Amino acid sequence: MKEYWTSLASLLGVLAFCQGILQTVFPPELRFAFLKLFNKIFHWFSSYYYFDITEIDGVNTNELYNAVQLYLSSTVSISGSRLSLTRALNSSAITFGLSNNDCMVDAFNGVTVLWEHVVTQRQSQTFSWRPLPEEKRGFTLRIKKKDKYLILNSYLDFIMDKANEIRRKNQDRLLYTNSRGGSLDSRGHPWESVPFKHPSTFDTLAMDPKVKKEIMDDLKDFANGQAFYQKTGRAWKRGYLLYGPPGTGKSSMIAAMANFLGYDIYDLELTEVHTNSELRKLLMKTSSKSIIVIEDIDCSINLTNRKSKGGGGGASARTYYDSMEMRGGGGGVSVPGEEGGGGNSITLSGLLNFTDGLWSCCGSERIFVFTTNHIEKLDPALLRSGRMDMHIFMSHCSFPALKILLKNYLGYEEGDLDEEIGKEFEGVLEKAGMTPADVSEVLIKNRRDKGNAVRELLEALKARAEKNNVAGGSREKVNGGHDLEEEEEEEQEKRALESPKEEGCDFVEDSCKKGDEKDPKEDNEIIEK
Ligand SMILES: Nc1ncnc2c1ncn2[C@@H]1O[C@H](COP(=O)(O)OP(=O)(O)OP(=O)(O)O)[C@@H](O)[C@H]1O
Ligand SMILES: [Mg+2]
Repeated sequence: MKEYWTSLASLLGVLAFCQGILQTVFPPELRFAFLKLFNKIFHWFSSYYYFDITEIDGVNTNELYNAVQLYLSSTVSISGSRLSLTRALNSSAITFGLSNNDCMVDAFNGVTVLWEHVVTQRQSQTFSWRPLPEEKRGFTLRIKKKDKYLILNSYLDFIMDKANEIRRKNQDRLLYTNSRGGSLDSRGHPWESVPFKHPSTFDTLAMDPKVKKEIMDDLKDFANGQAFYQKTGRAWKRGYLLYGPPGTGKSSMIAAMANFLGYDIYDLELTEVHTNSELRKLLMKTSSKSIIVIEDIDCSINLTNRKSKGGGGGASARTYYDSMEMRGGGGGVSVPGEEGGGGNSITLSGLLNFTDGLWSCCGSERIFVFTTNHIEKLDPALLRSGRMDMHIFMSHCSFPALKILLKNYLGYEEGDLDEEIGKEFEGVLEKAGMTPADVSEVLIKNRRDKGNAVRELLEALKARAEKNNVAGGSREKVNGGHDLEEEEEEEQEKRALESPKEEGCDFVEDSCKKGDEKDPKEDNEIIEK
C-alpha cells in the first residue's frame, strides 16, 4: 500500500514538473495545441464517445439539458444514495434527479450508456446581457463508440418525447379563457389562464358504459394517432359535438376528457370575439395538446339574421356562410348600414375556418368540442362530415348511469342494490326523465343514510314520472315525456346568469316552439360522422 502511494505521489510530481516546464518554456498557444493533441490521442485510444449537454448554450437555455434532467428523474429510483428534489412552478408533483457530480447508468434498445451530472463553479462573470448562474451545469453522456450510430439520434428523440410527457403529467393543466376581449397581456397573449382542477373523470361520469368506452377509445386513438394522421394526410385534430338537456354532463364530459388526456382547455367565449381575424389570432395562440371548447354554440349563432349576402341566389358557399352573423351579448359588431354583418363581425364561415380551414392546423393535436342543448337549431354546415367527427347525445339519467351514480355517491357495488328496487328504478327512470344532475342532488342530500337516499330517490323519480304523466295529456311534450317547461326554465336561468344583457338567445325559445324537434334518444348515443 505504501509503495502505491509513493508511486502515485511521484507520478503527480512528474506531471506537475512537466506542467511547470510547459508553462515556463512554451508559449500559451503551443501549450493549448499540445493539450489538444493529448486529448485527441486519449480519445483515439478510448473506446467511448463523450457528449456534453450544458445547461446554458451561449446565452440561451438548452432545452435538451432540461429534457435530460426530467428524463433521468423518471428513471432514477428513490433508493438511490443521493438525489436532488425539485418542484417546478405550477406543478403539483415533486421530481427527483441526479445530484451534482453523480453518475447513473441507463439502457436503451439493449445499449448501456452512462450519464454524469457535472457541476463546476463559474470562473468569473463573463459579460452577458442576462446574469448567468454561478454554477456551470451540464450532463455528460458516455456511449461506446460502436453504439453511437446505433442509438444516439433515436435515444435523444426518445428523451425529448419522454420529457414532454412527464412535463405534461406533472404540470397542473390550465384553463384558458378569452374573457379579456381582444386585448393582449404584456406578453402579447389574448388568453388568460388559471390552474385547471376539475375533478370530473370518466369514472365519475354517469352514462352508458358502452358509449363511455367508445369515447375513451376514440380519444386514445386520437392521442396516439400522429402516424395515422400523417399517413392519411389529415390535420391532427378531432371534433366532438355534445348535445342534450341541461344537467346531463356535457361540461363534466369536457373536464373528464381533459383529465383523461392531460390536455389544457381553451374555453372560447364567442361573445367576446369581434371579428374573424380576432378568432384566427386566438386560434394561433392555442397550444397543441389542448381542447378548444365553445359551450352553448346555439346561443352564439343568430339564425334569424340569416340572409344571402349580395341578394343573388347564386352566392358562393363562402359568401352564404359569411352572411350568417354570429352574435350574442356584445357579440358581432356590424358595420353600420351593412345588415347581416360584413367583414367586421364573426361569421359562420369564420367559425368553420376556425375548426376546419387551413388555420385550424397551425399547431397540432387539438380537439374541438362544441356543446348545445338544441342540436336541431344548429346550422347543417356545422354538423356536416369532417366538421364535428362525433355527435354525442347526453341523455337523461338511464339505469346504467344511475348505477354509476349510486356507486360514486353511496358506494353501492354491482349487486348491492336490492333486485326489487332495481326493477322499480328501471321502470320509472325513463318516464321520470330526471337528469344526472337532479339525481345527484337527491343522493348528496341523503348521503349519510344509504337506505334513505335510495328510498328518497325512488320517491322523487315516481313523483316526477307522475307529474309528467298528468302534464302529458294537456301539454305538448317532447323528449319522451320529460318536463320540457322545467328544462326551458332551467336553460333560460342559465343564459340569464351567463350574460344578463344577452338578446341573441330569443330565437332559441321561438324556434323551440316551432315543433320541428326530433325525438331525442333515451340513452347516450354516438353518431360518428
Ligand atoms: N352524466 C353525469 N355524470 C355525473 N355527474 C353529472 C352528470 N351530469 C351532470 N352531473 C352533475 O351535475 C352537475 C351539472 O352538470 P354539467 O354542468 O356537466 O351539465 P351540462 O350538461 O353541461 O349542463 P348545461 O347544458 O346546463 O351546461 C355537475 O356538477 C355534475 O356533478
Ligand atoms: Mg355545461
